[in-house]
Amino acid sequence: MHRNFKMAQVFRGTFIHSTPQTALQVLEDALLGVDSAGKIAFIGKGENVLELSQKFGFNPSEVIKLAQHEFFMPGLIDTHIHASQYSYAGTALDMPLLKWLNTYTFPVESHFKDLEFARKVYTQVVKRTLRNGTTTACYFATIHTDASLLLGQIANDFGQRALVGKVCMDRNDSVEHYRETLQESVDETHRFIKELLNKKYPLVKPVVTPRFAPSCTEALLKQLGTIAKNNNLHIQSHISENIDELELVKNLFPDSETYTDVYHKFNLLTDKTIMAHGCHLSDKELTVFRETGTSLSHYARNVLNHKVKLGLGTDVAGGYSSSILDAVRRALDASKVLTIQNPEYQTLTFEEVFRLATLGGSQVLSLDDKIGNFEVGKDFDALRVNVAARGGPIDLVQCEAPKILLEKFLNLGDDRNIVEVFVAGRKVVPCADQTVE
Ligand SMILES: O=c1[nH]c(=O)c2nc[nH]c2[nH]1
Ligand SMILES: [Zn+2]
Repeated sequence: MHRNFKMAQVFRGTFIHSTPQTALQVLEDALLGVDSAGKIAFIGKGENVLELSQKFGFNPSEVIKLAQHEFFMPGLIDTHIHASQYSYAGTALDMPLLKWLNTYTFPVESHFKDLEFARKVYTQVVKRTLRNGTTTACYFATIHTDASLLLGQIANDFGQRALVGKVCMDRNDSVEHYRETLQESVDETHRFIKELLNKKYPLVKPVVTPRFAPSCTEALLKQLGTIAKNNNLHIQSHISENIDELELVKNLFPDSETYTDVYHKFNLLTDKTIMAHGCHLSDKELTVFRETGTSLSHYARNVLNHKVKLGLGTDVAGGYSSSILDAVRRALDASKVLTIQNPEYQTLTFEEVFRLATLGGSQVLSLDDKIGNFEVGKDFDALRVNVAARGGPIDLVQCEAPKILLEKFLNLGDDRNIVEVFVAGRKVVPCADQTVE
C-alpha cells in the first residue's frame, strides 16, 4: 500500500477545478480520498470504488456522496485583503486613494493598538471570509505587532490558511500617531516574524509588509528587503494604483526611474512578492515583474499577456465586499467594459476568472505546490457547493451540466450555496460557532 496516513474521508461526485493547461476541468462521478494529514491521497473514477477501497483501505459504505446539483471546487484565494479595514467595508468609497487613506484608513487603523477592538474586528473578518469560501487569505493588519499576532492566532483558531502582515510605515504626515520610527518598524517586524513563527501554526505565516513606497523611507525599504531575504519570507505591498500616487513616488524617490524600480532596488521584488493593483504599470515594468517572479493581485489581460502571475483580491475596504465571488463578478464586468472601449481587447471568460480565483491565487502566493486545485499530494482546500441550496439565491428549473452549475454559482451564488468549507482536510464551515459577533 502506498500511503503513510489512514484515509480520513472519501467523497464521490463532481469535482471542478483548473490546471495550468485547462481553465476548467470537470471530473464527473469522481472519487477523491483525503488522508488524515488533510492531503489528497487519490483521485479516481466512481465506478472503481471497490478496487480503490482495497488499494487505499477505506470502507465503500463510508464514502460521502454529493447530492444532485452539488460539486466540489478548490477553495477561493484572496490574495489581498486589509483585515484592519473590515469595520468600514461597504462605506467610505467616495475619495481618491491618498485622501481616502488620510481621511478614513489611517484613523481607523490606529485603533488597533486596542487589542479588544482588534480581537472583535479580526474575529469577524476571519469568520466572514471563511463563510464566503476564502480558504486562504493574504492579510494586511496594521503597524501594531500584538494585534497582528492576534490576527494570526484567530486565523489559526478558525482554521483559515493565511499570510499575515504587520504593516510597516515610517512616513505619514497626515495622521501623526499612526506612524513608526525607522527603528521601531524594523525591530517590531523582527519581533512579529519571530513570535509568529514560534507559534508553529501549520497554516499561518508572516509576510513582510511595507505599506507602499510613499509611506516608507528608503532606509526602511532597504531593511525590509534584507529581512525578507534573510528569512526567506513573502513580501506584500501596493504599486501604481493612482495617478497622484505616481506623482508622489516620483517626488519622493527622484533617483528611481519607475515605481517598480523603487521596490526592485531594495530587493523587494521576488518570486514570493505580491503587489496589489499595478493599474498603471508599463510593459517594461511588467517585464521586471515576470523576470523577478513578482505576482499581481488584480485582474487585467495585459498582465496575463506578460505571463505575470495573477490572482484576485477583495482589497477590503477599498473593495466593498469581503467575498471573492464579488471580485469574480467585478473582474468579468470590468473586462467587458474594456472590450466596449476597445473591441480588440479579448474579454476574460468565466472559466479564466475561475482559474484566477483558485489556481491563479495559489501561484500568486507561491503556494501552488500545496493548494489551488485537486492534485494528489496537495492539501484538500475545497468548497462543497450546492447550487440548489434550500433558501439560496438560485432557482434551477431542470438538471444542468456541471459547467452551467459552476457558471450559475459564480454569477448568482453566495454563502448559502457554500454548504461546507474544508481547509487542509478539516471542515471549517459549518463550525461550532457560526454567528458573526
Ligand atoms: O487600496 C489601498 N488600500 C490601502 O490601504 C493602501 N495603502 C496604500 N495603498 C493602498 N491602497
Ligand atoms: Zn490594499
